[in-house]
Amino acid sequence: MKYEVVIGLEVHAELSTQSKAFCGCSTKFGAAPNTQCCPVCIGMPGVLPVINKKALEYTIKAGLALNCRIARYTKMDRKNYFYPDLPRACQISQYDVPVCQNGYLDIVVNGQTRRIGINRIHLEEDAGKLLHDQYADSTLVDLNRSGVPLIEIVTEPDLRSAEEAKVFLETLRSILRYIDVSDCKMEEGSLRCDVNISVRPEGQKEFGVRTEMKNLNSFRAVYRAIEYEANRQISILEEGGTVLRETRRWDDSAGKSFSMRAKEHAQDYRYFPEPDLPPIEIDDEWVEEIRKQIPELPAQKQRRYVEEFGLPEYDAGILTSSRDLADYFERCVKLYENPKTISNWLMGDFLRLVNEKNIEISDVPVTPENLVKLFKLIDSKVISGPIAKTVFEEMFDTGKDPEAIVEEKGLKQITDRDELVKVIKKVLAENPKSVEDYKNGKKKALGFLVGQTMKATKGKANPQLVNEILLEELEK
Ligand SMILES: Nc1ncnc2c1ncn2[C@@H]1O[C@H](COP(=O)(O)OP(=O)(O)OP(=O)(O)O)[C@@H](O)[C@H]1O
Ligand SMILES: [Mg+2]
Ligand SMILES: [Mg+2]
Repeated sequence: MKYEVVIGLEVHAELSTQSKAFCGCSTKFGAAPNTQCCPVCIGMPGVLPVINKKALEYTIKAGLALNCRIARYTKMDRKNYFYPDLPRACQISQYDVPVCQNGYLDIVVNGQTRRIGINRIHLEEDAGKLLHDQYADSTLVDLNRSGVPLIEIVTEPDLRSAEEAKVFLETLRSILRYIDVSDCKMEEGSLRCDVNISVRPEGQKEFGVRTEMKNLNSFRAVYRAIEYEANRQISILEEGGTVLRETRRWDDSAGKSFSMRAKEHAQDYRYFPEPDLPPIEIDDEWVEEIRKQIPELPAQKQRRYVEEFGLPEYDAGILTSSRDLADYFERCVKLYENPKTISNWLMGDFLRLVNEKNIEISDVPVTPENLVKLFKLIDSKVISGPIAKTVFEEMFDTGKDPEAIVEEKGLKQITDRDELVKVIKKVLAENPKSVEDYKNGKKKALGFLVGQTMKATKGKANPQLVNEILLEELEK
């Protein structure tokens, strides 16, 4: 029998506000443990939280970017549970009236557009962090993260494969970064994902029983967890068994999921309206103001790049995957008439070095002005293509002007015929075997001789001219 996999995601994104959701403490990542907390965010009795307007604004912004309906009346609720990283024993969250509802996100998988429903987006606070590794016999708690604003984005069960889930997360991350509400750094925990998954025989209308895996923190883990869990459920059904509704833990190093707790023992969160915070009214004017701040989003931008610059869909997709990269491209395109050349460099050496050196695009020291200068040096044949790559590497390290690098290192292309003839004569004299091979019809020997000439000139010879002169000399 064939089975269909059904997936729904709950994505938690930490908002990039300066201060926490209900107090003025800093949200900066990486500070010494417990140095960014106050009585409010560590849940002392008698304190009064005050909502961070920016956090609410970012939640609305995310909702608008994901085509949601924005509530005009909303409130915060208490979600009660006990865990050592939550000193107040309750989390301020939202229950029945989330800020955003009924949205969608279009994703493109294998060339096909799929519309994934967004059930809701609500605002809540993060918990602290438990550190288990320092001592064998005790666990430490760091409350710097406690009270950092989070949005939870809940999808409809519309995803149908690990691949779709991965593309959904990539597309979502790109949008959240474009609108600047979260840095979405999975390695710092600012984007985390719960995966709900069920399977059903193909053609069946009713959903199967779902399991949930919480807090996956890489796209790779999400992908592998879905593949594993789908297969596990299918095997159970094939053997005539039933899938249990349960929360499972994904162990990425083992590549397996393990049962944590059955849903029958699930927590009763005893939600009730947060008595310390008044209900919130959101007026049209504010929503419209926020809507105006939303920039052109990646999918629109990609379409525009294809139409306006004649770029292939693939190039446009990569260039618009991050707003910084797209901005960089657009600054170059204003200075240089050939968009495809720019795109090739950005997708090639530029992104290669960004990845190798593991830096942000905003920290790349090469200015668009200097990159375009490099193109012009190639166009005017001052330097050859291979030399341009070396020059670019140095620009990437030092931020220097390419003209200065070419000057300093004497990298100008040799286009002087007499000079090249001299070099080539020497190369031919040193490689009599290849010359003979060529004359005996082994045309491949020419390539070797071109290579030797380039080597002798340290890559600076003009390749066309080298070919031309070599042929002349060999015909003599
Ligand atoms: N049959 C199903 N198969 C796969 N996913 C499902 C199925 N039914 C619902 N889901 C998904 O499960 C998720 C439910 O998330 P939601 O936050 O509403 O509740 P929860 O998981 O029960 O509670 P909690 O927030 O405490 O984890 C949604 O992403 C939804 O799309
Ligand atoms: Mg949830
Ligand atoms: Mg859940």
